[in-house]
Amino acid sequence: MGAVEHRAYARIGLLGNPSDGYYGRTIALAISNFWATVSLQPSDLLALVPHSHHDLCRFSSIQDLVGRVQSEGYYGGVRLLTAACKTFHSYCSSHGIDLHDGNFTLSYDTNIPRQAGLSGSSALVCATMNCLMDFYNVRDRIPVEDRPKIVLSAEVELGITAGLQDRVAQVYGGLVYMDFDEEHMLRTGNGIYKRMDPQLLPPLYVIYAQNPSDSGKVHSTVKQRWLDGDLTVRTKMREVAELALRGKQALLEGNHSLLAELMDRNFDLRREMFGDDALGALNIQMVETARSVGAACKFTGSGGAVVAFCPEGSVQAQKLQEACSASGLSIELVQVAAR
Ligand SMILES: Nc1ncnc2c1ncn2[C@@H]1O[C@H](COP(=O)(O)OP(=O)(O)O)[C@@H](O)[C@H]1O
Ligand SMILES: O=C(O)[C@H]1O[C@H](OP(=O)(O)O)[C@H](O)[C@@H](O)[C@@H]1O
Ligand SMILES: [Mg+2]
Repeated sequence: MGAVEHRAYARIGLLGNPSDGYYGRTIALAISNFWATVSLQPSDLLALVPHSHHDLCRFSSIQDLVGRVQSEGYYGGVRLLTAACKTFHSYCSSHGIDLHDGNFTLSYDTNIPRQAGLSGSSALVCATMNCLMDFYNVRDRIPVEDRPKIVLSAEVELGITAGLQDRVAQVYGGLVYMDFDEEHMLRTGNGIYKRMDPQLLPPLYVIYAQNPSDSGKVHSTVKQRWLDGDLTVRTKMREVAELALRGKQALLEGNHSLLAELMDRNFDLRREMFGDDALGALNIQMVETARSVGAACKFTGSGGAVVAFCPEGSVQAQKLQEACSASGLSIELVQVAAR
């Protein structure tokens, strides 16, 4: 096997997130607006190459170092590549899949806005897993439905709070409906994944801030409250999951006004559960900017980017673009990544 390269795309949680982490349901899509690339080259030793920018190893000055750590934190992508190798190896060991003795060098690049709720982290793991499946020639021994679980376990290994929906969208591509039914999850470790026709989607916009600096999600206690059986969180999270089920029907029927209503409800429920402090002022401002022109809007992931839909069409979309540029927010028309 020679050199290989794989790309994994950013994903948007369209409806139902974050209930994927709570035996819920979601609809998510992979988008070709942003992607991560991992390259594998056979080599004598096994090496993981730090990225010259993303791995925070080289700086123009001490001030530069401090500024970068303050805005991006201490970690880059190498730890994700390392964890991806480890969890890939452990999946293969526990499934009797032999790996040959060859070594390789992995390097990566990404243009997915960092820690923006667009699944930049799992894109790196997903692309690494694809390289490893080819290098070891074991793709046909790892069922597609198991792959998101391997990607997730790499992040769990690192203590990154994450659910399955990102990895499912990235492994399957396109638009996917996911049911994380508790009984099925406990039995198989997987959800039930159904591809949907991306043509069912109306034009969507992704809006993000260039320098998100909220650490809100770190302080959220929603998971613990849910585990403790807190009635409010349990009831609201169940409703979030229902939104995906209703949204699937709305998409199949072309009922876009209902889609808009469900997206808005999704954000409102997140806000009620997490509270404004945990969501962060900038994230709330992004949603409010979109809503100021009547667009429906919600988080793509846990914060940093939002997805907006203009039910009234192109004039409203134009107003949305203007409102975003007035607020210094970046906006792009969503392009669905083919599977
Ligand atoms: N663009 C990136 N470049 C390098 N590493 C990244 C990038 N985005 C995320 N990471 C790594 O993934 C970790 C978790 O990121 P996360 O908050 O899940 O972001 P996202 O919402 O993009 O998935 C980060 O601490 C960092 O180690
Ligand atoms: O909170 C969410 O909606 C999502 O948060 C994580 O995604 P991220 O892109 O890292 O913000 C998590 O991995 C997803 O499973 C959640 O749905
Ligand atoms: Mg992530």
